[in-house]
Amino acid sequence: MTTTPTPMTEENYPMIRITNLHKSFTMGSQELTVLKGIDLEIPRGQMVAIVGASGAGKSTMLHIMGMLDRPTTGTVYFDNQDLFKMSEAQQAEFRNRRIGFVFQFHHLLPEFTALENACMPALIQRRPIEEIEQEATTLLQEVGLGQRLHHKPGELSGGEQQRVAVARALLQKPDLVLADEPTGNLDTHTGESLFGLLRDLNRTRKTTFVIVTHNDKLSAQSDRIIHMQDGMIV
Ligand SMILES: Nc1ncnc2c1ncn2[C@@H]1O[C@H](COP(=O)(O)OP(=O)(O)OP(=O)(O)O)[C@@H](O)[C@H]1O
Repeated sequence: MTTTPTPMTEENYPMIRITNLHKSFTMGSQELTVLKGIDLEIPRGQMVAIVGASGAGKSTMLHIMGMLDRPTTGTVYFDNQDLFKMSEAQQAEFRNRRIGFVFQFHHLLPEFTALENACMPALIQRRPIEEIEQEATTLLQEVGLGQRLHHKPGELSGGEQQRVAVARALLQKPDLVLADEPTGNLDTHTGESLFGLLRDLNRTRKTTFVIVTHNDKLSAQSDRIIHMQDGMIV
């Protein structure tokens, strides 16, 4: 008897589906293979931690998921769309609308306030600025910065700056937030508090989070831990 495979519908396909992903960098005459055949599925709403030794390929994989870099071979599907079959313009549009980024170094613009920084990615949309500012204010309040809206990054603590970066990443209501060592530059207590914030946002907004971290205590609080070693998932 033959069985018919279940067709992929909007309800049952994973949000992210990575198949046989390889990434190599060419350094002079040498080729360095950093990702060596990654297969991974991430369902919508999951909070995933990626852990592994330095150089294992964690950031490279995160960058490819966010289309900040291209795979050498293999495919990445996001809601059944093959990301690397899109044109650059389509990728930019998709990235801006559906993916938020939080990095170890928050990359806030020093001459702009917390509110202005949080609004920044939304400003390219043709929407009234007042509407964007209202949403950013609500988000900054949600991340505990209601009293810091008009402070510039230099007038905020490291943890507060990172919260602004989280608000900025969430403003477009992305389906997926990619975070690369978001607590790496923070002291233990501030790092735990930021991770708690990400966990709350994941639960309340159902946003999917993929977080690269070296912190075992924090990764243990995720729904799932992916261990990478030498370019592979182990
Ligand atoms: N643009 C590049 N050109 C050449 N080699 C690169 C490039 N980017 C990364 N690499 C190499 O790929 C390997 C994996 O790097 P990656 O940043 O993905 O590791 P990681 O697991 O995130 O490490 P860490 O925990 O230290 O951030 C490293 O050996 C790195 O030197």
